[in-house]
Formats: sequence, structure tokens, C-alpha cells
Amino acid sequence: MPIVLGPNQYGKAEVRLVHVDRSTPVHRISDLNVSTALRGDFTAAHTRGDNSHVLATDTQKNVVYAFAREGGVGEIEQFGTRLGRHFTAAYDWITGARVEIEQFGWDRIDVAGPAQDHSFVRSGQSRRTTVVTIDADDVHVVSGIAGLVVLKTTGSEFHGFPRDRYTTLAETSDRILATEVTARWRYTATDSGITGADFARLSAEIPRTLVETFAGLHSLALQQTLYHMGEKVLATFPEVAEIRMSMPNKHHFLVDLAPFGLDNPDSVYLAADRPYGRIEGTVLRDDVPAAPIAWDATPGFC
Ligand SMILES: O=c1[nH]c(=O)c2[nH]c(=O)[nH]c2[nH]1
Repeated sequence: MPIVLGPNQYGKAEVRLVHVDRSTPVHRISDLNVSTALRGDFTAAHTRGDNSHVLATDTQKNVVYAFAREGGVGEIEQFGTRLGRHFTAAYDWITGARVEIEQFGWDRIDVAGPAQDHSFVRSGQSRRTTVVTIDADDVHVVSGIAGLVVLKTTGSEFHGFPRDRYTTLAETSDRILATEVTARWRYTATDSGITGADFARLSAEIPRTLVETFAGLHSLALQQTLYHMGEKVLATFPEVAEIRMSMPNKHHFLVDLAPFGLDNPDSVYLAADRPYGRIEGTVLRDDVPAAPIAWDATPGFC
């Protein structure tokens, strides 16, 4: 029968892990959502129900918790690499692993006394992410940010687009521009060079660069804003090989107040939640080899 098993992977999705480092009176927490997936020779399990190669997803979940206990968590890129390397070293038929981690941030509560050492408030809406892909001896790290909501009240235009019989949108030379940035960037030298301290620094500096570019660029389209945000990241951080972004255009429509005898000089808006434009793109160095496997099973980007 000319039917065969194609690409496949399996693992435990969304293992919620909170690790508390109590090694000093100033406690530190890591709040993670970890998803593991294994790749390799699992044909017999799919075709015959032979589970002799199947490292149970329950076991994968236990490894996540045990590794947090044994080595701590540290930077999510390093934790993901430790987990992925463990799985691929465990059995010779496991040749690849994908470990996806999202991290929820907590800020210390700024209160007098010792309570600040162990009291936290969830920080913002955005989440730090990473996807570590192990493929035999290769390690790829794609880190990112999700839920980064930004808005500017001026400095955004949109005009010059083709008009046909279906076009109703008015041209504008001043509008609100708002989006929720999901960005993922692939690090170049993943196994060599980039330290935990680098990952920590870059995880803060790259989002800062993204939002500063959003703010600073006088935008003629969200597409232009996306490209320049990516270009600035690549120009600033040699550690980054490519960056992919997905940015919904969170439309703000002026409300017609004429029925109430009121004008509306760009002051009262309806924040629509759908439909929304969705602008997606990749900005990359044309002298760095592509690594399509680093993006396998990471949806939402073109
Ligand atoms: O920045 C924009 N890009 C578009 O492609 C688009 N299309 C649209 O209706 N409004 C906008 N705005």
C-alpha cells in the first residue's frame, strides 16, 4: 500500500512549571509553560501500535520538573537546550527534539521591608518565548516576545494604495497606529558564544529596540514599520540571524458624532477587535544560511 508515515513529533504540551530559587533571602521565581516534542523513529508506534520506542509524554513532563529541581532553570534558552539534549541523548532512535518555552514575567512589589524579597506582581502582558530545536548535533535557538502591545496617537499615515470599485477606505495622513507584536528571532551561534547573561540581556534589549523603532519611525504603513523594526534589530545585534514578526493592525476608527451635533477632531475612537489587518514578515541577513528546521512546527509566521 503506497501510504507511509510522514513527518511527526509528539510530546507533552504546556507543562506549567514555577521554580523558586530560595538560595538567598531575596527569592527569584521562574514561571514557565514548557512544551516538549520528540522526533526520530516512531514509525512502529504509528503503524503497529508498538510503543517500544515511545518515551511517554508523562515521562517528558517529569523530566521538566526534575531538571528544574536538579539544575535550576536559569535562562529559558539554556533550560530548553538542557532538556532537548537530554531527550536526544536518552535513546538512539530519538534524533531530534523541539522544546518550546514561554515565560511569564514577575516584578518585585516595591514595598518597604523584607516583603519585597518574596512578593511579586505579574509584569505586563508580554511573554518571553523560546523554541530550541535539536537536530542530531545541531542546536537552533529561536527566541522571541509575544503580546507586546504598542500604540501611537500620531506619526502614522496610510495612503497611495490602489482604488477600485470595492475600495471605500479613506486615505489618511494622520491616524492611530496600534499593534500587538509577536516576534521571533533566530540566534546565529547557538551552541558557542552566547552565554546565559547574553540571553538575559538580549531578551530585554531586543524588545526595547522593537518598541523604540515603532515609536520613532514616522510610518507610512504597518508593513514599513515591521520591516524597519526588524532591520534595526539586525543592525544592532550581530547575534541575530533573522527575525520574523506577526503584527495585527489594531484598527481605531473615528466615531461619527455628527448625529449628536458634535464634531470629532481626532479625539473619540472605536477600538475594533475584529476584523484586523494581519501584517507578517521576515527580515534576514542574506549572507547567513537559512535554517528551516529551526522554524518547523512554529506556526503563525510566513
Ligand atoms: O498599514 C496598513 N497596511 C495595510 O496594508 C492596510 N490596509 C488597510 O486597510 N489599512 C492598512 N494599513
